[in-house]
Amino acid sequence: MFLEIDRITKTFRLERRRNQQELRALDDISLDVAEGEFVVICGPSGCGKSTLLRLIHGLQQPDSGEVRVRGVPVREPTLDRGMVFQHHNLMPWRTVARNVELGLEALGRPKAERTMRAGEWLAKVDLEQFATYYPAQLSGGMQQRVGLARALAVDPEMLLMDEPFGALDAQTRVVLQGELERIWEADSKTVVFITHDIEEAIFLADRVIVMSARPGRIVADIPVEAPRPRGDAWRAAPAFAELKGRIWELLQQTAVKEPVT
Ligand SMILES: Nc1ncnc2c1ncn2[C@@H]1O[C@H](COP(=O)(O)OP(=O)(O)OP(=O)(O)O)[C@@H](O)[C@H]1O
Repeated sequence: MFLEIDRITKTFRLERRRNQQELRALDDISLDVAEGEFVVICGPSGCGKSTLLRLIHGLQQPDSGEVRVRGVPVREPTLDRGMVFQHHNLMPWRTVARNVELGLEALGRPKAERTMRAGEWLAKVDLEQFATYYPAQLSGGMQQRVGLARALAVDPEMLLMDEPFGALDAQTRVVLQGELERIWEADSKTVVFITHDIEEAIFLADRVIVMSARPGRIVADIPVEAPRPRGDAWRAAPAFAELKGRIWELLQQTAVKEPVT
């Protein structure tokens, strides 16, 4: 199996004056992801989705269990697992092209190759004309596309996306979902994508993983078998609405009812 998440748990210890509080974020999570698969994780706020993604990336380690890529335990972040966040983290003082070159620089690639690869990726995300702009001169959607190009320019084998379109308006979101599907199809990366948006999950995923409220557990693993490219016809299909209802129901059942004070 390409990516194996094998019975991981993660507890955070919070020091509060003299007493120590423990907060279990993830509880016994196991998940296998095949090479080239597009897996979307959905779950209530605070259920540990970002924590899970950080464990896959290697930014944090689980308390027990293991994350493996091609059978090798993940111990630290590498550029082979590209991260795209809700807030793009572009460097404001670098041009768009030089932001895309960042990972290639870290890999020590020569300038000519960096320029060529950045140009190719900016073309793939439709931003070639903005290569010499600075991030602040772009819209939110364009900035996210630069973030995507930057992650993909190093040719990672996996893309880890933490609500990458969460801060965008609905229309831009839909456009970028279509673009991501197109890029993913052409490049066949393995993607683990986090979202709160059920429609986004059903549009993009080969499988939707539904998590329970904290401590996060996997409560459903739902295949989405619609043919690709999906487009508006899939969004309007009865099967889409049916899946949406099913996932909504699962999320309602797993959500914690906050105590009224
Ligand atoms: N470094 C940390 N130290 C302490 N607690 C943490 C830390 N990181 C996350 N947590 C806690 O772990 C739980 C899960 O957080 P996480 O960010 O993974 O959830 P999430 O599902 O991604 O949430 P959201 O959808 O709101 O972004 C939360 O209760 C959070 O407060």
